[in-house]
Amino acid sequence: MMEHIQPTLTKGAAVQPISPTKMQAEKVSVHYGTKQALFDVNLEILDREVTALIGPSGCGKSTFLRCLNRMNDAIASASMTGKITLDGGDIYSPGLDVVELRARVGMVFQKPNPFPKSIFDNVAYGPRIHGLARNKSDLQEIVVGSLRKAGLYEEVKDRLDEPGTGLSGGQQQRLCIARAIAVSPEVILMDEPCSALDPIATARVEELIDELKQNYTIVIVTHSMQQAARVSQRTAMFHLGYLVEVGPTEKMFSNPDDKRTQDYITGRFG
Ligand SMILES: Nc1ncnc2c1ncn2[C@@H]1O[C@H](COP(=O)(O)OP(=O)(O)OP(=O)(O)O)[C@@H](O)[C@H]1O
Repeated sequence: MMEHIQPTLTKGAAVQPISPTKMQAEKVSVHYGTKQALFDVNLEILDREVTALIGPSGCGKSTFLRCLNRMNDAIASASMTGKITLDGGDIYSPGLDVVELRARVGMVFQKPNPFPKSIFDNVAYGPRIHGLARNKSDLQEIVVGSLRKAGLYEEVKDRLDEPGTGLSGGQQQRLCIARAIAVSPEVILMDEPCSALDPIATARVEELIDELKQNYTIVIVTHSMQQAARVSQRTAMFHLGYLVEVGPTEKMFSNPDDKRTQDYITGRFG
C-alpha cells in the first residue's frame, strides 16, 4: 500500500494527516460461479482525481467498478475476496450499512435511468430517504444546488415538475448525475456514462466530470481512449481480469510500460 501522508499547513492547527488515497483495493478477486473475472487487483484511487478504467471488452472493468460500492452484492453468483477500503475503512466489513456506503460512493450508469417521477423528485429521492433535509426549503435548496452542479438547472428550472424521462438523453444523464450528487457522495462511479449520448451531450458530460473532480473522487469506465485521455488524471488498464498497469494518464497514453497497454491504446486489439 502506498502511503502519502502529508501534514496540513494550517497555521496553529494541530497537524492533521491528509491521505490522498480515497479508496484502496488490495488483492481483489471476483468469481461469477466458478468463472473468475478478476485476479488479485491492487489499485489505489486518489482523492479528487478522475481515474479511468480501460481495457478490452470483458476484461473486468465493470466488475471492478461495481466492487467499489458493493453493487455486485446484488448478483447471486458473484463472490469477492480481498479488501477494499474507503478512507481506510473496510467497505466489506460485517455490519456495514450498504445503503450508507452507496450514499458515499454513488453510481451513474451507462444508460440514463431516471425514475418515472418528476425532475424535482428524481433529485429529491435520495435526500428524502436519507433524511438529509429538515424541511421543504432545505430540500428545494439541495435539489436546485445538485441540478446546478450537474450543469442542468438553467435548462430545467421552469419544468421541475415535469417527468425526468421527458428530457433528452444527455439531459437525462446529467439528471442522473444530479441525483447522485444530491446525497453528497464522496466518490462517484461512472460506468460508460456517455455511451448512449451523442457527441455534443458527451462533451457536456465530459466538461461536467472535469468540474466535479474539484469536489468528488471519480472512477469512470470507458471504451473511448479519447475520453480517458480527456477526462482522467490516472488510467488503469485491465486485461483478462488482471490489472496490467496503472499510472498518470499522460504517461499511459504516451509511454506505457506494458506492451498490452500499448497495443490496446493503439487499437491493435479491443
Ligand atoms: N452477472 C454476471 N454473471 C456472470 N458473468 C459475468 C457477469 N457480469 C460479468 N460477467 C463476466 O465477467 C467478465 C468481466 O465482465 P465485465 O462486464 O466486468 O467486463 P468489462 O471489461 O466491463 O466488459 P465491457 O467492456 O464489455 O462492459 C466477463 O467474462 C463477463 O462475461
